[in-house]
Formats: sequence, C-alpha cells, structure tokens
Amino acid sequence: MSSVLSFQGVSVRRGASTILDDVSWEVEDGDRWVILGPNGAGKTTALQLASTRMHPTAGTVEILGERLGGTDVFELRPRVGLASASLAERIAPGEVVRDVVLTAAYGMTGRWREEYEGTDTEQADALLAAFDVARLADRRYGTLSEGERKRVQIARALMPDPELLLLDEPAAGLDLGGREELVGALAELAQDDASPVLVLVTHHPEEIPPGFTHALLLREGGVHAAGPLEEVMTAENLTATFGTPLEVSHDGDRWSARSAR
Ligand SMILES: Nc1ncnc2c1ncn2[C@@H]1O[C@H](COP(=O)(O)OP(=O)(O)OP(=O)(O)O)[C@@H](O)[C@H]1O
Repeated sequence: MSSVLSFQGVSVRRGASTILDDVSWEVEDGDRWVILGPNGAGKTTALQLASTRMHPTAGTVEILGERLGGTDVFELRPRVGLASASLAERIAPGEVVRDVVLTAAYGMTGRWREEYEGTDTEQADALLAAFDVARLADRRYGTLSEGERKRVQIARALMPDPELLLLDEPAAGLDLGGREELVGALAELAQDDASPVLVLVTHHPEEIPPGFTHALLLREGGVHAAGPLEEVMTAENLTATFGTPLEVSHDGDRWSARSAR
C-alpha cells in the first residue's frame, strides 16, 4: 500500500488562532475516509491542505508522494479532485451543465473558445450519466436544484481523472430523498476499485456512504481518533468529538447517531 496523503505534525495558525494543532494522518491507496467533527473543528482546513490550496504553518503534508512546499502545486492540483461549496460558488449560473463538467478537464470554470476533444465530451457525458444527471446536460447550471448541482459538482471534480477525490459536505442542504440518492451514488463510487481514493467531510454519520473504510474524528483542531470505521465510530469517541452524549448505531452498512440523554 502506498501513501496517498500524509500529514505529519501539521499545524495551521492564523494570528492568535490555532486552526489545526499537530495533526498526523495517513491515507493509503484504496482507502475511503470520512472526516467527522463539529463546526469549527478544522475539517475544511484539512481539505484545503490536502487539495494544495493551503500550506501548513508547521509540519509536513505529502500528497501523492509530493511534499507541499517542495513541488509545483499547479502540476499536483489536477491529480486531486475537490468538490466544495466555495468552488461551487465560482460556477456561473448561465454555464451549460455539460460545460461545467467539461471545463474541469483544463482546470477552468467558464467556457471561452477552447476546443475540446470528442473524448472529453464523451467523458463529461458519462460522468453526468453516472450521477444520474445526464438529462440535464444542456440546461443552465443556475436552473438546477441543490441536489442536482451537488451531483454536477462531483462529476466536475472527477473529470480530470484524479487520483484523490475530496468532497466537502456533499450532502449539505439536500432533502432526505436527495441525501439518500447522493449517498447511494457515492456508495457506488466507493465500491468501484477503479475510483480514486476518497475523503469526504461531513457532520453526520448518516451521510457515510456504504463502502467507506476509515474515519478521522477532529475536535478543536486536533485528532480525537483515526482508523477503521468499526474501531473509531464508537459512542465514546463521537460523544467526546461532538461534546454531547451520543448513542451510535451501525445497521447493515449505514451509521447513525442520536442523543443519549
Ligand atoms: N483565516 C482565518 N483566520 C482565523 N480563523 C480562521 C481562519 N480560517 C478559519 N478559521 C477558523 O478555524 C476554525 C476551523 O475552520 P474550518 O472551516 O476548517 O472548520 P470546519 O470543521 O470545516 O467547520 P464547519 O463544520 O463549520 O464547516 C474555525 O473556528 C474558523 O473560524
């Protein structure tokens, strides 16, 4: 197994705030990780580092064998897919859905006068089909529902064929049906050996797709626990991570948590 992502003693400080504090974390080839933690725990910051968009204040981050700070991030970036709310905000509402996915082949948002290969268009259409939004390919992005947009964002992140895919709260803002459909689509992705290594940030155990293998629990910028899901997803660990008494259930291939009060 080779290391896909390695944090060694990573801290991120901004002014007087310590956002991540001495975080060490290893992601291996074939892993599917979920990062869980309360608001402000540092989850998005961890993804910012993993996607080369931020450098640590202290410690080392290695991504796909390349050390941040010692490599050209513009060469590394296409190898790492990212779907996040802040990237999604850059997509113009008037952009045609197929182009939203297609332009990711060149690390761009917004189509200008580029010529795309027929194979790129075929790949964009195949990704839209894989996330069950092929029928929307000719629609304007701004006319899609939140659930449809989330699927298009993930298809876009997969377009450059990344070796590592980072998903920041992909189910945020979805209704129950939309969440379940997305969890199903992500389960298929997780269970496909050809998929990239996956790291998904969420607040809710219910959003862990079947096929995910590991969990990183973050609290106040530090690692509370990290390892295989079955070992980490205990009531004790989640209670300490979220700072409230919780019961945890594991029913078949799904997880859930509720107050133990
Ligand atoms: N530039 C900055 N300067 C100071 N504090 C910052 C800065 N960026 C982030 N923070 C703080 O760092 C903490 C962690 O932020 P981060 O977005 O990584 O948390 P998160 O776990 O993703 O939270 P959420 O679940 O609410 O999205 C937060 O308290 C945030 O206010």
